[in-house]
Amino acid sequence: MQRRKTLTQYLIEQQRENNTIPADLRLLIEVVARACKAISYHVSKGALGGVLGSAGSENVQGEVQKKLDVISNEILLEANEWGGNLAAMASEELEEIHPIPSTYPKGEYLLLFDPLDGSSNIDVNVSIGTIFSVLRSPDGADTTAQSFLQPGSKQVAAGYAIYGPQTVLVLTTGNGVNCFTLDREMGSWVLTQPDMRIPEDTAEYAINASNARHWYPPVTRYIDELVAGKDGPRQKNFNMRWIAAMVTDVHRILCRGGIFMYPADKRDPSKPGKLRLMYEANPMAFLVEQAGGKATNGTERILDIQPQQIHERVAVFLGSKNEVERVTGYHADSNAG
Ligand SMILES: O=P(O)(O)OC[C@H]1O[C@](O)(COP(=O)(O)O)[C@@H](O)[C@@H]1O
Ligand SMILES: [Mg+2]
Ligand SMILES: [Mg+2]
Repeated sequence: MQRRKTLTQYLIEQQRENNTIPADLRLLIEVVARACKAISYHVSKGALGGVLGSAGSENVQGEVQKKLDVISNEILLEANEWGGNLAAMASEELEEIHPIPSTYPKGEYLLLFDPLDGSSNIDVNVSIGTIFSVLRSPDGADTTAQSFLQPGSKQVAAGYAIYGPQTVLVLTTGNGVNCFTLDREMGSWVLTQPDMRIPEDTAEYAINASNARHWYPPVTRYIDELVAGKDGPRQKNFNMRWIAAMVTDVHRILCRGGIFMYPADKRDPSKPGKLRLMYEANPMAFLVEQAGGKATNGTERILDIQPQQIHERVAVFLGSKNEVERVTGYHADSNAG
């Protein structure tokens, strides 16, 4: 019988044979993966575990927290507090950063996460996930919020877990993208899709079209052309998918290509789009680029953006290279005109 590689084996191989990750980063990833396993357990219990519905509180973004947002956040904080490899954490669900308490061993990495992405899907049993990003602290273990404000190109690891028909963990440490499926009986993550690649061309796009009246002209131009299909300038039909959980929309793109968009729009210029740069867009952009795709905010590469705040928002266009280049080019055309 052919044995498949587990996450642990894969990481040890990366550390020892390929020398691409240090031991402390390997251990950090293992702790995050263990926390995702625990979240998966709670998600799978649903109504039986009493985990559905609202927590009756709001997060820093003014969004109503679901019970699973809070549970997932606590699991990640607790698991990683004593992992020994971190200086501090930042989360969608926490206004301030969370330094590792002085009573615990500290490391020099920073962990950022969206503990539960796609919260509106929780109560209707549609796939949701956890997104994470790892940076090195420029200030060692003496970390402040400022230490986190590094462009996404500085990430040393990023990934996500999806709690869907299967629970999967998708990971990059800057050496390609690999997908591991949780074997519940064995309790291990098993490598099931090595070296994921995004095709350069696609006929599938994802955008929340209910916002169409608020879009800026380059987005309207691009989407109008896709919708016109064979009868329009693209002379090709496109299909649309929207899961309302970035994590799952991006997973589909890593599996079979496509373009995902959450543009800035005319409603509130202080909010460029809905998605958060540091724990949604950056990790996804790192994964997408590692799989041969592209990720921009319409004008520049997402991974080059210098963050000003941990919770800042950003417009997102990511996925199949040729489509992302086209819609980014439409932004350049409209700026030039
Ligand atoms: O369909 P909508 O409401 O426009 O927004 C969907 C987007 O909002 C998000 O769910 C935001 O994530 P959270 O659930 O972590 O707040 C994205 O994952 C998704 O792409
Ligand atoms: Mg999210
Ligand atoms: Mg969330």
